[in-house]
Amino acid sequence: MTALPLKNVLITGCSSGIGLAIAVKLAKDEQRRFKVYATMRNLSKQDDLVAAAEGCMGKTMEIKQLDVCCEESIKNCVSSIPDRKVDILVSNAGMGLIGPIECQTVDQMKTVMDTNFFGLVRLLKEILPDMKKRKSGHIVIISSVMGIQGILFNDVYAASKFAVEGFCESLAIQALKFKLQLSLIEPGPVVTEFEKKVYEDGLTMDLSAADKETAEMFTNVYLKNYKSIFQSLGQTAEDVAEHTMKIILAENPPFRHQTNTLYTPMTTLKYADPNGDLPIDTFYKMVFQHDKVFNASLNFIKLLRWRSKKSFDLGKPQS
Ligand SMILES: NC(=O)C1=CN([C@@H]2O[C@H](COP(=O)(O)OP(=O)(O)OC[C@H]3O[C@@H](n4cnc5c(N)ncnc54)[C@H](OP(=O)(O)O)[C@@H]3O)[C@@H](O)[C@H]2O)C=CC1
Ligand SMILES: CC1=C(/C=C/C(C)=C/C=C/C(C)=C/C=O)C(C)(C)CCC1
Repeated sequence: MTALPLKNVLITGCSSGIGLAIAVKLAKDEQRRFKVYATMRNLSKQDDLVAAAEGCMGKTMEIKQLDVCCEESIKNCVSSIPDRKVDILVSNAGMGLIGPIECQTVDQMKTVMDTNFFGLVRLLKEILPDMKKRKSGHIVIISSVMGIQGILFNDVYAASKFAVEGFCESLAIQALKFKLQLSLIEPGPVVTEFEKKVYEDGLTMDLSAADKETAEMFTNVYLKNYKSIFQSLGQTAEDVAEHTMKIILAENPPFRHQTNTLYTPMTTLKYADPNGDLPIDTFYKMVFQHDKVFNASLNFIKLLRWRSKKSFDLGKPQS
């Protein structure tokens, strides 16, 4: 029996979190269907990936430098891959930004757009022409539930993910003509470095440019609930990697895929009201009017997840 050719997968932002988990999951595929080019902007951050991918280095995985904000770095990376053949691109690199816009600089906002949106555009300008020539390829983008729906104090981050989604919706029509596939993966909260960085930046943010009511809302409503939301609704990076692998292996991959069933009641509100008021009113009520019910629900979910994890752990053989 002849082995199927390996699919070359290029993944961005593999120094931590979701990118690292996807790289490891694909490189450790028992059927060895993938050759993973795991990229990161700063190669000195590769230790966690190397440790997690034990046994795969130089076989099903290679680590390469790639900064999505630098065209030259993208060109060098793609040119170093045999025949520049990227069968699957996983555009994952990204960053968050929270807080009142009065307290953020336009330069900070531009960095978010440059990374989350133009980073994808730069990658595709380099990789899409080759895929079109070959009439094959799958572009997988780690978007977010915030590519569907804005969330309090995430104005610019949500805008960057909306930009990603609008761009991909347009491109997907052209891609069909070239037999290319595009899939947006839309996770809800995921417990990674992203969550920690964003929370710490929020805690140390200079709020003096905001009025008292806004500053209090950010600190006492948003930041106060932030950890609890991640503990109750949060997924692991490995969960998201598992969903991503299924989408990569699907015969007819969907254009959009949400990874978190606990979060879908929220995103469904968007499609339930063409006027767009329903999700905004619901979020408003959850935060400002029914916060006790909202917190009780989060605690209930936390308890259920803790209990199911506990019974799962008890079922495992002790090591
Ligand atoms: N965590 C969450 O709740 C959610 C995250 N997402 C999305 O998932 C993706 C991955 O985030 P996540 O794993 O959570 O967060 P992490 O912070 O753990 O990972 C982000 C990765 O992106 C890299 N990165 C940032 N800027 C650049 C750049 N200019 N060029 C190349 N790499 C870069 C980081 O590198 P470095 O280490 O050098 O900073 C890091 O490897 C992002 O697109 C994020 O928007 C979507 C939904 C929810
Ligand atoms: C659920 C919920 C909230 C917060 C949601 C959060 C914090 C989601 C984070 C998503 C992330 C981090 C996506 C990354 O791309 C609010 C607005 C407090 C109140 C209303 C209900």
